[in-house]
Amino acid sequence: MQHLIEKANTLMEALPYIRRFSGKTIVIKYGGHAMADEALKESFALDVILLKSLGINAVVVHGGGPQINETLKRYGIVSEFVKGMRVTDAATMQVVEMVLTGQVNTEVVGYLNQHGGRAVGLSGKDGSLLQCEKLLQEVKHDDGTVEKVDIGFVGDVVKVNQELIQTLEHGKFIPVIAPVGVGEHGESYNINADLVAGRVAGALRAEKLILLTDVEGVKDTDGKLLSSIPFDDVPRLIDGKVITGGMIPKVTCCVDAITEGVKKASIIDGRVLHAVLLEIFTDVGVGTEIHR
Ligand SMILES: Nc1ncnc2c1ncn2[C@@H]1O[C@H](COP(=O)(O)OP(=O)(O)O)[C@@H](O)[C@H]1O
Ligand SMILES: CC(=O)N[C@@H](CCC(=O)OP(=O)(O)O)C(=O)O
Repeated sequence: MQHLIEKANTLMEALPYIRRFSGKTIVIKYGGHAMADEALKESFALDVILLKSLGINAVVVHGGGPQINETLKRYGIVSEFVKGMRVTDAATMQVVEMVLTGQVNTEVVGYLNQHGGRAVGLSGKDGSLLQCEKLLQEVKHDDGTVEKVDIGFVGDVVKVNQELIQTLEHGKFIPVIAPVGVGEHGESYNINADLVAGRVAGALRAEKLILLTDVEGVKDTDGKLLSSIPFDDVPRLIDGKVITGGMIPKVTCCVDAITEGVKKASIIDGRVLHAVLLEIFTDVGVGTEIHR
């Protein structure tokens, strides 16, 4: 009997969170590293379906960096990153679009639907969902000067067609978005998936933005987890090289999303089963929260 009471207590712990988030939007960025095995993919799909069943509007933005790397390697294309963004020439862009929209997106949609969800896959080109302009990556040199570097077909989102997402939400569908955008002349752009998640969350004024990654959260130089970071500390942590590489777009997009009105942004460990449920429905929370 005791274990049944404990189960009931666990459900009761979720009640205030269900009340708080029901009818609201939560944007979840599902990073390529969090798709490591079948159990993780299944647990992610079930978490999202549970949210949807509770009346929470879950919007999924997926990555696929490791999957792109694997295919580029097969084609013998070498790629490099500038502050967490892939330098994308025309040949790389073809592979990026093929892997993100043709492989990863259909796989994520497949998992969700197979487990009883009503997922719809979209790239940023569908319904002009993610309208882009070329992103020039800012690199700060040791002498303090800032250079804007051209890294090819890499986009920044200038407009999100939120009407399309809201139409799907009203139809009880789960939008699953691949981070490929469209430029003014119909050209494709590779967009960092964290950036897309932040912009989508901002446009929808989401209640929460969750980024799933392959570490416990943001760590300081001693490797200690920083469970909460005030958003105006972020530039100092980047300039001081505490936050580097792929973590830079994550914290930056959290800051941008919060500035646009998103209530809370968290970076959590996507290698943990049911990471999304633990973050949303328990008192402890996991990972790093970026806040005002
Ligand atoms: N301060 C930091 N705390 C945690 N991870 C960091 C930090 N700075 C850089 N990183 C790196 O960022 C990586 C996460 O970014 P990335 O590999 O792009 O993940 P994802 O594929 O989930 O988007 C971590 O695996 C880690 O190597
Ligand atoms: C411009 C840029 O860097 N785009 C990313 C898009 C995929 C992505 O962001 O995937 P993860 O979230 O799994 O890292 C890339 O080419 O890898």
